[in-house]
Amino acid sequence: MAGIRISGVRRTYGDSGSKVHAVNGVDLEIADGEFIALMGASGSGKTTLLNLIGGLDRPTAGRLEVLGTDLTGLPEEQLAALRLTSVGFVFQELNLLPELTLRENVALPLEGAGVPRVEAVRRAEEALGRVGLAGLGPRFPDEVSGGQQQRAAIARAVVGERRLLLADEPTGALDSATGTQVMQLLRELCDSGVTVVVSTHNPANAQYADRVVRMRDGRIDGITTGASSTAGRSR
Ligand SMILES: Nc1ncnc2c1ncn2[C@@H]1O[C@H](COP(=O)(O)OP(=O)(O)OP(=O)(O)O)[C@@H](O)[C@H]1O
Repeated sequence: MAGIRISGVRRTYGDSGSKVHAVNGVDLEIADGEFIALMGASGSGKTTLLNLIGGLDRPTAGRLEVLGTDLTGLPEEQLAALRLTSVGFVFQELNLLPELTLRENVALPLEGAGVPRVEAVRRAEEALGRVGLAGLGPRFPDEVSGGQQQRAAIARAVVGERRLLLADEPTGALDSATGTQVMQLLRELCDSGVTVVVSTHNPANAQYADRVVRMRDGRIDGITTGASSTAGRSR
């Protein structure tokens, strides 16, 4: 069942003089198709945990299994291939490439994975449609709103067959109404089978999650069932 298994994972920065235990012994299983909200004060380890799950960083200790692959000791090229084909990232900053159109931005990971350009652009258009941006593919990022840019970034994160979406404060740069729309979109993608892990400071965002994982000082401080769990809402 577990799409993600995190066992005794630690990530320590610095040397013996000044060690920071950013993630300090985390155990968590996340099922395929689940929506997890990671909450906690600034510095509690949310970003570090997301980066570890996505293979952008490696644990100092512990074991991490993502989509059936044990990341522990996985060679860098295989980790890069997993990131390219299976994991999508969305960040707070709207980090589309400004010199590319929305559809070129969304097509990038596919082209990186060797999909021919015409096919990559076709699938990018499809992904843009999926996030409510049909017809905006030829526009450049500065020709659309911040919320639309974030939607395009989400399209880029899920384009192709990627089933895991990791989002670090995806609504942090958006006004609250636009942020709500982005959270609703993430919920819809989750309902269509994508596993979603979102870090957020905003308690209102917790309502979209199946489970809310609260972090404190690099550890899990508590897990609660979110308002969107099957127990809490009708699908
Ligand atoms: N590259 C690094 N080198 C040293 N310390 C780091 C590094 N990255 C993170 N840390 C430290 O690890 C701890 C956890 O940071 P992390 O960014 O994961 O927290 P966070 O919960 O995501 O915070 P925020 O909500 O502010 O983004 C913090 O004390 C931070 O200063």
